[in-house]
Amino acid sequence: MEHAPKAIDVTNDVEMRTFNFFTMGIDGHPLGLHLDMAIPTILNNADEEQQKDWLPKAANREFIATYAQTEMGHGTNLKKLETTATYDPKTQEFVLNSPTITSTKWWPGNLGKSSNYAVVMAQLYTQGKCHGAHPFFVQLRDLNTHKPLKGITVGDIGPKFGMNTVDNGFLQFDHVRTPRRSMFMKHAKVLPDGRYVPPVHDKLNYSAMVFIRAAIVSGMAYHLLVTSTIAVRYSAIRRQGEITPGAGEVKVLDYQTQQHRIFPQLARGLAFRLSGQYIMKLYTQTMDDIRNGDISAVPDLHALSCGLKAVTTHHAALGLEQCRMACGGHGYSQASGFPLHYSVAVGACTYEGENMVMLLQTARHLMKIAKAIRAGQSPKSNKIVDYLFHKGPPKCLIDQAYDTNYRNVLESFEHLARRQTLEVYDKLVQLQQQGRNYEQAWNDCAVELCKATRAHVRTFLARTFVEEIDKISDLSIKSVLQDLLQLYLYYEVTECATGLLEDGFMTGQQHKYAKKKIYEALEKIRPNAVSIVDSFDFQDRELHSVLGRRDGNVYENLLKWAQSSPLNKTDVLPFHHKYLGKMMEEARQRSKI
Ligand SMILES: CCCCC/C=C/C(=O)SCCNC(=O)CCNC(=O)[C@H](O)C(C)(C)COP(=O)(O)OP(=O)(O)OC[C@H]1O[C@@H](n2cnc3c(N)ncnc32)[C@H](O)[C@@H]1OP(=O)(O)O
Ligand SMILES: Cc1cc2nc3c(=O)[nH]c(=O)nc-3n(C[C@H](O)[C@H](O)[C@H](O)COP(=O)(O)OP(=O)(O)OC[C@H]3O[C@@H](n4cnc5c(N)ncnc54)[C@H](O)[C@@H]3O)c2cc1C
Repeated sequence: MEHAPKAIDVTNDVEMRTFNFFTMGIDGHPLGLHLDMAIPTILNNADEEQQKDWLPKAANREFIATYAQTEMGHGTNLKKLETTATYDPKTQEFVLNSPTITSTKWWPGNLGKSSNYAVVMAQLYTQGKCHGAHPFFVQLRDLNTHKPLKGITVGDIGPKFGMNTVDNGFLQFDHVRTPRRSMFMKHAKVLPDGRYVPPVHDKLNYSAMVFIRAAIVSGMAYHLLVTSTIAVRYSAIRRQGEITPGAGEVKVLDYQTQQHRIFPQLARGLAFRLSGQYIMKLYTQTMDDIRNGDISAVPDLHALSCGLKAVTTHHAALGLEQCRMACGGHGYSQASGFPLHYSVAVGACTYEGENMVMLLQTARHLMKIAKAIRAGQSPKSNKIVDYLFHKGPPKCLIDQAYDTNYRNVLESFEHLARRQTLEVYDKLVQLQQQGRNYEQAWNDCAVELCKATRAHVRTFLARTFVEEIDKISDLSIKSVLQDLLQLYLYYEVTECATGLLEDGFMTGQQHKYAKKKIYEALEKIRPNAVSIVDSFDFQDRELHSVLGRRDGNVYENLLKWAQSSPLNKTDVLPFHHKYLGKMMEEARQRSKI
């Protein structure tokens, strides 16, 4: 056919991702880890010669690879991974071994059944010394028979909370030999004689994790926007109760409580989307810098990606649940789509670094800044953290329109982040002065440290939202988005009100003002809500939801959906008379006696 669509270009990453997404759904598929982690690892950790060999084959799907780092006993604490890769200079091979049960690789996506290669993180031993966890590119299965190679035990870890279309797996090595050049050698190297050449930055091996943490931010935006689309559309169909007696039942979207439940999720989804774009650009820029020998942005990228990952996944999980509850009983049905979206989204609170651990990583960075501030140092022209060095207004000004672009609200978030950061830093110092060692003092401050990170991330998300909306030139679009921005900012003020009120920065009156601005924004958003979610242009096959159908024909399709349930194939279940029928029959007989 002359105008037939051209075939998918399997070497085009974006095309492949879109194709996989639409054809295989959102809960994962056999190529997920290959595309999301194995290829990024090859791109960022393989040297030129290795890339030449592996990358075209990977892009062309001549093999499927995964990222095997986590073990049964250790996921967070990478220093304690137990899998070993011991260099043997005689044969110029590494010997991979899993010395204990707890060293069994556990969780890697697509490891169980699909992958025939894996990026394996293992403790590197050479010349009798351990150099820490390093990545190796290891063949696991025969390319023809797909059987596990000698010395390799591999399988699926069983059903999970969700994402059961992904074969998360386990893996053990029994002294498996792999060539020296299967070690990723862009950064660290082992020379043929066994000498170890260290990397310029010892966390460059972790770049695939940084990539996914950055990507998760937009992923969470997607989940929130999808589920708020379902909730908004359904709430515009569902009628229940009256607001004006006798005027007929209203759409539940007209209830202020309903708007207050759903619209903030919509606003957060947009905020995450904009920050997701920012962090991805920062990631790409930093990887380019590393290629050119400049590693200076690595700590900033790490700190921001950890904090954003933790905050956005947590809020997405809470937001999805709000959307589900906002749809009442039908929200609990699989027909709503919520169980699928929820079970996929909440996995991200755990994978790529458990959220508390990620908040604490960002806090590490904040504590260094606090130390510099207390030492009287100047900021370093770093857009993300410089505000911490500056003194803002002594009192909250959110109720005073002294500036456009919400400078007064942003200053409130900045104040809280600055205060929280410096207070917890001072406590850390004080505890150490009282005799606690650093690690003990850190643990004693851990909850407050996490609060500092959240306040800092809130500031970043809000500032990015304000700046991006400001750039929009189409005034009608800008005006609608400004309503969502207003809601977002004042909702966040009320979310962190305890912190703002605690030191007397914000007054009770100003808190009331923030609430008033929220209710005002809800009212402005209500008439546009359905158009806003329609403008995202999600396809029905993405939503997986009878409630969120674009055509709004919810009730007819809910009935059809239920009728198509396997339980409804027959009017009477084939085993009815054997069990329940028999029980009732016997009971009736007994009562006759
Ligand atoms: C689409 C769905 C796909 C889902 C796929 C899921 C895949 C996975 O889940 S893969 C496995 C992911 N695993 C993790 O995320 C593990 C979490 N743990 C870690 O990342 C690290 O162990 C750590 C960050 C918690 C701590 O690292 P550690 O090596 O123990 O080092 P220190 O705490 O002593 O920190 C040393 C130093 O290094 C900095 N740093 C740590 N990570 C990075 C990094 N990725 N990039 C840059 N810098 C990093 C850390 O900040 C410290 O800096 P200083 O404060 O200057 O010492
Ligand atoms: C759906 C899914 C997919 C995954 N895919 C992959 C994959 O493809 N490849 C791969 O290698 N791994 C994968 N993982 C594993 C995942 O990366 C780890 O489970 C995750 O990093 C958390 O580590 P953990 O399981 O060791 O949790 P733990 O560290 O055991 O967490 C348990 C609790 O301890 C707390 N805790 C631990 N350390 C600290 C600390 N230092 N300070 C304060 N609190 C702490 C945590 O906050 C948490 O509350 C996946 C996991 C899931 C759920």
